[in-house]
Amino acid sequence: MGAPEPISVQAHLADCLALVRPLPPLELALRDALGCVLAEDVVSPRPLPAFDNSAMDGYAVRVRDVAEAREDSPVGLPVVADVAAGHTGALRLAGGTTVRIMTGAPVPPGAEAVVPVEWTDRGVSHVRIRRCPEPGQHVRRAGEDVRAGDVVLEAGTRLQARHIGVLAAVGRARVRVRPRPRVVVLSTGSEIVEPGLGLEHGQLHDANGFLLASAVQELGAIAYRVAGVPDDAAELSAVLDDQLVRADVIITSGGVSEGAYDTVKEVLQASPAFTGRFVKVAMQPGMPQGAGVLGEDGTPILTLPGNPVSAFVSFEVFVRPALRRMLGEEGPDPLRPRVRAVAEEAWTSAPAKAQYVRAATRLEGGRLLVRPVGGHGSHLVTALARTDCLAVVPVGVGRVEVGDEVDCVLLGPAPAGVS
Ligand SMILES: Nc1nc2c(c(=O)[nH]1)N[C@H]1C(S)=C(S)[C@@H](COP(=O)(O)OP(=O)(O)OC[C@H]3O[C@@H](n4cnc5c(N)ncnc54)[C@H](O)[C@@H]3O)O[C@H]1N2
Ligand code: MOO
Repeated sequence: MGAPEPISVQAHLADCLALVRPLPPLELALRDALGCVLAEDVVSPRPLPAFDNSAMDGYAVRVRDVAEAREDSPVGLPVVADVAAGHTGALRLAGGTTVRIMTGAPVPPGAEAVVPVEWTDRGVSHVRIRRCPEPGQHVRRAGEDVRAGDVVLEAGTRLQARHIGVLAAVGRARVRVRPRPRVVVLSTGSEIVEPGLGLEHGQLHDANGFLLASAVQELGAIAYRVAGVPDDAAELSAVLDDQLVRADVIITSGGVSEGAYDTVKEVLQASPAFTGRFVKVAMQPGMPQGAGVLGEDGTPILTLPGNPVSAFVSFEVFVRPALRRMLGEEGPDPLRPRVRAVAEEAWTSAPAKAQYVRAATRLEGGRLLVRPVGGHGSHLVTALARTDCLAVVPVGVGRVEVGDEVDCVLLGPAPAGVS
């Protein structure tokens, strides 16, 4: 029997997505909800502003009382009260008088406008006013921002600082959101050593664990990184067992190809607690992949290849969409805009595979150009630092020529002028 045919990227992505579902919502205190996806439509219980208030430090007046005020012939009025922001007492403006009022203070009934202090002699018990305001001038009306019962934030919104500000403004202390998935990131391989420690010949530092845990965090999920687990079946089984208690999902890297010590594949395939499959995906890099569920609760586990570039691309293509689903985020990924760019160098691709090329874009004469960075090998990790997109060459294309348009997944915000 020959090796099974590679499956398509779309087929493996569908497998990964089928393993996960949005986490059940819970109520979180506002500050803890930053980065989470809202699971309710948020309605303002009251109008905002809640009361008519002054937009300026000045004097609240009836317009007719200052209608004759001019630069060269000011109108004088007695100042009968001071109203600061936070004033809660009842006060009514009597005709022929004024009250000194501060920005944000309630405008007393009877007042029609606010005269800014700059138009006056700044009097305390008596003020001379040199200009007449329009009716309503410098008064911020109750409800002009939002009315009671209006929806201010819709379910599905990923909460950023500005959304948290709006929630606080409408008086919410807690909010219903999808919790952040807890993601265990586990690096495997007897050669893997913690950064900061010295290396023997044949060893290397755990790039994947740090890369993947950081990618998880950047996405708004919680990462628990487990340092290099050696290629020992009993030890890996024990670690997986231990980690299940704190994982909504497990991501491993390494040990999934054809080697004698590809322990992740070996352990999971032999485990009665695992249901899933190991496949070759028609992509480069990132070909060997596995996905399934593990343990009593059916915890999703996605097993990524060990080469760091393969692990990174696998995260972008498979893990990222799965975590977004768990977070409750649907639709196109706002953090990964897709653009078309013009190849400024030619390169080759295996026509049987989708190729995800580390690449860099630049704008020239209003056109977005793209060129590969680093070499082909998926062990060439440092070029990731010079990469701002993944250029995607679809199955069936064997060569990208200079001037060809290529689909690019941007790894950061789109450059100005590009959409
Ligand atoms: N006979 C075959 N050999 C290989 C195949 C194949 O189909 N047949 N596939 C190749 C491809 S493609 C890939 S990708 C790799 C994937 O291998 P594994 O997932 O089993 O990964 P390892 O063998 O454990 O490691 C591969 C490579 O990556 C380094 N590595 C692993 N973990 C880390 C880490 N946490 N940080 C940094 N670097 C890491 C590891 O030292 C190896 O150099 O298999 C090919 N072989
Ligand atoms: O698929 Mo491997 O990921 O080519 O390096």
